[in-house]
Amino acid sequence: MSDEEDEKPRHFHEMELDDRILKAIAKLGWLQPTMIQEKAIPLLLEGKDVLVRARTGSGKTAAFAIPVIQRILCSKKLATEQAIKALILAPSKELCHQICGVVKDLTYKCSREVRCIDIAPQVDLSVQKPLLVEKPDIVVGTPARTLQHLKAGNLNLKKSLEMVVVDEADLVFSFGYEDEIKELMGYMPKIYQAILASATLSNDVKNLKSLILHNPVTLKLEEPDLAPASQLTHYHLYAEEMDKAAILCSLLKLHLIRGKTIIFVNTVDKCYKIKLFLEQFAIPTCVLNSELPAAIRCHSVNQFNQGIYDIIVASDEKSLEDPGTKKEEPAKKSKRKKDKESGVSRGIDFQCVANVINFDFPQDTQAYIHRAGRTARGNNQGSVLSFVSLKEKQLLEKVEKKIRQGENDESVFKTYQFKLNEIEAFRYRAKDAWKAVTRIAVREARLKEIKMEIFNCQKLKSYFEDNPTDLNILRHDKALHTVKIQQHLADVPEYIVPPTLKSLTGIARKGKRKREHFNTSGSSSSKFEVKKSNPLLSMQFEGFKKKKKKQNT
Ligand SMILES: Nc1ncnc2c1ncn2[C@@H]1O[C@H](COP(=O)(O)OP(=O)(O)OP(=O)(O)O)[C@@H](O)[C@H]1O
Repeated sequence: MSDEEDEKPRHFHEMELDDRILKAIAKLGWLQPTMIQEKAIPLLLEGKDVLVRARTGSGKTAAFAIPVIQRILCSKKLATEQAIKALILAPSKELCHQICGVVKDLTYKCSREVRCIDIAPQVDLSVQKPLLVEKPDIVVGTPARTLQHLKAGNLNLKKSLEMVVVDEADLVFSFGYEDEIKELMGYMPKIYQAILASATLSNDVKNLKSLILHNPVTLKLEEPDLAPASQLTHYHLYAEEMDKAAILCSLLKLHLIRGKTIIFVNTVDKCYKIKLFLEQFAIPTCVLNSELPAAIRCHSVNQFNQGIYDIIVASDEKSLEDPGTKKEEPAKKSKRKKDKESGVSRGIDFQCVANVINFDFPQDTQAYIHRAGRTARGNNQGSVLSFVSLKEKQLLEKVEKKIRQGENDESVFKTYQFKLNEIEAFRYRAKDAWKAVTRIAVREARLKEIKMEIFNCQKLKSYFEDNPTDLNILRHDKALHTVKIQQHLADVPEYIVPPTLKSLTGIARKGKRKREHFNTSGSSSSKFEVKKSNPLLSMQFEGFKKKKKKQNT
């Protein structure tokens, strides 16, 4: 084979995959494997133990799911009785739910032959027991939950299990699962194929590797942690708390930010502070944090992925996310009940996210990478805008050093040009609205939301039972109303729009909707130049068109 041929990306149909898998891949619209899939799938089909290390959003889930499904389909030809063949472990409930979803997508043409269940939801063990008795081909769960079923005798892996996958392996120990994993090993058969998937090769991953893998191949792609600059743009803007709020609200009200957006903050309280702040400007958002019931978190992410919401405010509190934080020594003692098996920024596949906004700058470089990794996934474009206070300057430099790609010394972070003095009226309004969100209002909102979502959760359960195909009845972006809504804040009168943006936002044109002005087609060249010079206006957003379509239908 010539070098040129060697470099050509392989296609899925050249991997000797079952036709039913190929049809499912075609339905997903995946034209060719991602780099990690191209390398990992053939090795895994050969039956090797593999440690898969590739950047976040690079398609690791399908890299292990495709060979698992292929192997099950092959063994079905010979097998005489139904058995559990694969166990997929992941550190959070959301991830388990997501992995199960990917397996279901990939087996839509052979859903009778390959059955997969997710045992992560915290229902009574006896509820899941009948599902396990049927011996699904693939079981997905967190280590703790899987161990509970093994101990209860609901699950027996010794005889039939052929494959074990640990996804987000770098998180497994930091989520406090070290003991469970060690104990789980006692329930495994002597011989099985093992796969570890991880975005980093931390010491925890190395320890897991020696525990679980036998003579493994380490597949470590020499690539940066995040998508390249051609796909993912990083902006930063120096601002202090009050100005951050004013800028955020003007960006959203002036439609300078379009498409699906995740606003990241560092605490659960801040999630609600931002929600209540934006609520006053009639900007609906839904929140995502470790206090909400797991079913609701999964449902919110699903609905966001379907384009039902535009904005999620998510907190990735350090106590849960920091790989350095052990179970015994949480970063901050909190009386509030948090779900250990929750992960907001890690591994969750928020689809078609156009923007990540770091309202609070992440607390370390890993958190930045995981947040930024929620956009520009697969082959999509994305942007990250980080608000940075002066005291966070050093942290920004650290992140910059870590993610600087390649040889050139060019800064990764572009400065987002924003003239604060042009949004003086927004600042004035934002100041009032921010002050209105008192600690009491936040506390009430937090309680109200949790109560509402627990109620939703019960509704959701019976609803799912009756309508398994339709998930869209519950919205999670309703106003909480613990702050008095001032109607005038919802409107954007022409006089508060910066003169340079009037023609672009269309707010000057009475009675006309503004968004049409962002349509790239048919705009004059001068408009195009202005737009191009404004970094946020030059972003590409895919989610917006979809949403508009949905609203029109
Ligand atoms: N071959 C492909 N072509 C196009 N898109 C793909 C392909 N494979 C996966 N994707 C899409 O890429 C996105 C990211 O995939 P996935 O969640 O598996 O990444 P990951 O590497 O596991 O990321 P993380 O480390 O954050 O969990 C998903 O939306 C998935 O649908």
